[in-house]
Amino acid sequence: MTLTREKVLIEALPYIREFYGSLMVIKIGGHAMVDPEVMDDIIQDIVLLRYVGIYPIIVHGGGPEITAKMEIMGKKPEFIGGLRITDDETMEIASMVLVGNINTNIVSLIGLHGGRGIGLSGKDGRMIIARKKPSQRIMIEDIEHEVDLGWVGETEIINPELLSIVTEKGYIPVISPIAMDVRGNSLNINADTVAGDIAAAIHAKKLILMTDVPGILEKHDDKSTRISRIAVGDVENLISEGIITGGMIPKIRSASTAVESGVEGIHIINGSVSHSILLELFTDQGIGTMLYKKDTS
Ligand SMILES: Nc1ncnc2c1ncn2[C@@H]1O[C@H](COP(=O)(O)OP(=O)(O)O)[C@@H](O)[C@H]1O
Ligand SMILES: CC(=O)N[C@@H](CCC(=O)OP(=O)(O)O)C(=O)O
Repeated sequence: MTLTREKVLIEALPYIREFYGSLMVIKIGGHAMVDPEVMDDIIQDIVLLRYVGIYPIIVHGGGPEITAKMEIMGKKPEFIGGLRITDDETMEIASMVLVGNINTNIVSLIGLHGGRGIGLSGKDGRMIIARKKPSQRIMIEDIEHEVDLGWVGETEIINPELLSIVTEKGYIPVISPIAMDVRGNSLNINADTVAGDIAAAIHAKKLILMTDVPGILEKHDDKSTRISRIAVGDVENLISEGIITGGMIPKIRSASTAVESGVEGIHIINGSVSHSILLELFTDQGIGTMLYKKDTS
């Protein structure tokens, strides 16, 4: 059924009222960014959120773009559990692509749409203090191997002060998932992880993870198998059963962290659908996969 224009606006009103004044973390995945038209729609939606009194905070990825740059430079990208093995050179490439390129492009687009973006990485204002992620155990032909991921980080502390300062002044922060450890080493953190940790630290109202699939699918190649709701308690089973794999693993784990920390609404949605943020937030039709905590009381 197609709604008339006025009905669409009326349907949005209770949501706008509910979300007015709230913080929302929106993670834009590298796959959702590949198409410039899609990216333009996403940023337009985010600027609109700011104009209706919501405080959006963008965390961006750029996995495919880092991979492309590595390949141009003759390096072979390798991933364990969705995390990129990051040697010295890869760390430099990741910073260049994420901080130097993608971040500034997003800030420019926000400006073009009449918003005020401010580019940050986890290093700014010591926003994210990270530590090197421990080696990962993986099985190869039934033999356990320990793999050092290199300069891959995990969050130790989030200092949200800088985010409060800039959001209160009306800016839209745009965060690259690069941080440093206490010794000043740069670390590459998965962008979903950063988004989940920030959402948890600032008690965001919502965490929206935008990717290139309609949500979590039971069968990867069949869009009609979307799981619309997943309880946090079922996440590890879905991973061990091989239903959730690759880049979706850090995404769903970060979503779980956020749910456990009290973030009310966590949605994994398809960024390539035009204006998917507006559909998710302001209409009765939920899209994507929502994560929730089973009420045990
Ligand atoms: N159960 C699943 N349902 C949907 N996608 C999945 C699933 N398991 C793994 N994936 C993969 O996860 C990808 C999204 O993660 P990722 O590549 O890291 O995207 P992004 O760059 O948006 O963060 C999908 O394109 C898909 O290939
Ligand atoms: C450690 C690690 O894997 N870091 C990621 C950071 C970018 C990212 O997460 O990008 P997407 O959201 O597009 O996947 C990487 O190097 O690809």
